[in-house]
Amino acid sequence: MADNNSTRCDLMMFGALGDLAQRKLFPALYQLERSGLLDSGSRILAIARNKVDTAEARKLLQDKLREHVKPHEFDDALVETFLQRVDYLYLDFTDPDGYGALNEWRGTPEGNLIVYMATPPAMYGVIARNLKGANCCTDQTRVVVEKPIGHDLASSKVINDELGEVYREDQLFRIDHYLGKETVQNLIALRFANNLFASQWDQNHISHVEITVAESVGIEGRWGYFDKAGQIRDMIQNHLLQLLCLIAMDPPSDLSADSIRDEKVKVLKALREITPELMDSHVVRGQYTAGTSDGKPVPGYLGEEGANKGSSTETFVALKAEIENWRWSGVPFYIRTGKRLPEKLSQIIIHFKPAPHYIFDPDQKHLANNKLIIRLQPDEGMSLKILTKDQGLDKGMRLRQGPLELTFSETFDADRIPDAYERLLWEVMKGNQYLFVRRDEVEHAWRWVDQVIRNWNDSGEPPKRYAAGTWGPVASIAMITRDGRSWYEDA
Ligand SMILES: NC(=O)C1=CN([C@@H]2O[C@H](COP(=O)(O)OP(=O)(O)OC[C@H]3O[C@@H](n4cnc5c(N)ncnc54)[C@H](OP(=O)(O)O)[C@@H]3O)[C@@H](O)[C@H]2O)C=CC1
Ligand SMILES: O=C1O[C@H](COP(=O)(O)O)[C@@H](O)[C@H](O)[C@H]1O
Repeated sequence: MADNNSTRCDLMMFGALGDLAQRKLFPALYQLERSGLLDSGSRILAIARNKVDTAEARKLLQDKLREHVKPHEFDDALVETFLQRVDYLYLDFTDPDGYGALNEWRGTPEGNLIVYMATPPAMYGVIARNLKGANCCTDQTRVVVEKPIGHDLASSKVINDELGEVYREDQLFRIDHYLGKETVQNLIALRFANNLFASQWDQNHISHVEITVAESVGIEGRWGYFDKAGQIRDMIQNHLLQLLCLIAMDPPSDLSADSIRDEKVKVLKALREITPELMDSHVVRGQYTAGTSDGKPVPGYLGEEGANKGSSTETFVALKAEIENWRWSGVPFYIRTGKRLPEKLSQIIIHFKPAPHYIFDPDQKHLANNKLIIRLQPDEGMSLKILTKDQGLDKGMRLRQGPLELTFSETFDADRIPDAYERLLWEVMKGNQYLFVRRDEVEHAWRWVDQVIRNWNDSGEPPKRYAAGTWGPVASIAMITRDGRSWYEDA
């Protein structure tokens, strides 16, 4: 009999031998084992269509764990214990007759049932229907689905409807792995546990916000997926808009999933539409050409393995988003994300307005804005740039900008920051939905992103080129410079 408060579970992993499962999900489950968080009765059924038996599947998983877990965290005995929890089932997900085997594996249910669909989104509805047909789920079953939910608003509605025919919303755990990152969750603590910031968090005190999610990697052999998606669907529709929501939302009344999601949805609904007339001033779209990465030459996007030479898919997007409400009126959110940028770096910069009356050296006026730099990855932490008097008898009242620095690994002596998937799997086991995305969030995000894509398609304009290893097209710098600002560079 399932006890909703217990974390004991039977986890059915569909797509268990695919890239995501091997690279992220099994390593995360192993880390939960290492942390002692996996209930001793929890079991895992790895489901895929590779013709292997359980012993062979365990061997494959062991090899992949060795590849993806840091050597000092890989403990042979513990891996062995972990793999004893895993059974393997060969199944073509489209074959309804195969699903009876899932009930046989479960036997008399003892823990909560978690179904993880690490599969192409087209499979979500198929699996849900087949599980229902085989009476394999109850109304307590928790179902985890990966992003992207669809390709646009219309297709996401189809997927959500298909899932909704079988499961209630409170059974669905839609993953956006950025919400599982410790530093992203920390945005909630930063904003709502520190009155210092809470009282300064609006258009009276903030001039603009920057969000950068830069990757140094290219598309990593994922042409088939990426070329149909592009950076706007792959990153902006989900991760970047979630970050924007967490920065911009009003205080939720409590930490419950729906209180937080309600506030995020209000932000998404308040995003100003980017009409065709606004495209030139508000959106830059780029595609990398050959260049360097980590000092080595790398091909351009059109030179990647499997490339269609005529592709106009974007690998970089910079946007100026505006939120039409009282809190944020007149405060642009400049967001940018791209592949093959100079480094892997995710950070949010809150630029505060200068003091209302400036009395110092006019030549130093450009320094007089406090900035809060929130480093999401790597080197997780934050830094508040404040102004002080320069030291020394000869300096008069010259100003100097310096950081109040909080580097999590040093201050809190954290020996390791858990991967996002560890946190997310653990929350599913506990039945907490607050780090998962509700249907209306997904759909409002698509609605906003779809209009930009429509405008691109209507204009027929190709993406602007940028060399791999640079910060994107020059036009993305011009976009922010026109407003008298610049992308933050730590000096
Ligand atoms: N990989 C990543 O880094 C990320 C992935 N995602 C999402 O996660 C999901 C999984 O992605 P990923 O792991 O990369 O994809 P893969 O194609 O590597 O894995 C999907 C798995 O599902 C199996 N599968 C597909 N159709 C069937 C079927 N009819 N019957 C049985 N097995 C089937 C595939 O088997 P076969 O190999 O035989 O086709 C494969 O093992 C996708 O929704 C993706 O968008 C999200 C974020 C990042
Ligand atoms: O979802 C995705 O995210 C990764 C970036 O994630 P991160 O945790 O490494 O920042 C991105 O590379 C991938 O294209 C996208 O599908």
